[in-house]
Amino acid sequence: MADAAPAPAGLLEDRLLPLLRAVPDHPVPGVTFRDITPLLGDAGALRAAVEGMAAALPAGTEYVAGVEARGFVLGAAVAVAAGAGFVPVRKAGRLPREVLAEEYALEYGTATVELHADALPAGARVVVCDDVLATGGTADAACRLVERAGGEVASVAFLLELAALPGRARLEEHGRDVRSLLRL
Ligand SMILES: O=P(O)(O)OC[C@H]1O[C@H](OP(=O)(O)OP(=O)(O)O)[C@H](O)[C@@H]1O
Ligand SMILES: Nc1ncnc2[nH]cnc12
Repeated sequence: MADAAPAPAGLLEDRLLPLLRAVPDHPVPGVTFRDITPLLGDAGALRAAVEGMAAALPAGTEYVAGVEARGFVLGAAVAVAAGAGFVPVRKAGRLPREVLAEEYALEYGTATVELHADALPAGARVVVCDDVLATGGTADAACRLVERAGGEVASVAFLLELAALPGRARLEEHGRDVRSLLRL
């Protein structure tokens, strides 16, 4: 963890939001893709984002479950900053041992995520982590995986919430505690 206190939310937004680039019609027409790579490439912004997300984790978080692929980058860094372990939630067919699988719908298409069946000890306090909350389908599926593996979903953490889309409502309907560092 950093030795300095986290920056106030308004300052964080001023610093980080300009580093999220809007890409029209990617990957399909009608979708405005929010590209986080400029933020990842800026050392100070990356650190501020990771520390901000880590500071928002519920007390007693034992594991961060990051969703492939961009949830790996942030999730692993947040886990280190918070003193938690990291558990990968991967796209179908990538994990080498026995898996649990959940299918979900995306803003653009469908996909399946998987988790090693023995990834978590019973009752582990887990935060599901991803870069962007859009429709909520991915995070919803990741939460189901964590629970099927015996974990408890303490919260769901995002770098960026797309407020015009129903992701937060969907997750909250399922009883999830949603924590996003930035909103657009
Ligand atoms: O809230 P949702 O509508 O489910 O969308 C959010 C998900 O979409 C993006 O991942 P994507 O599937 O594009 O994969 P990537 O991280 O491998 O690029 C993003 O990183 C989230 O995982
Ligand atoms: N509009 C978007 N921008 C970036 N990542 C996304 N994942 C789902 N929708 C997205």
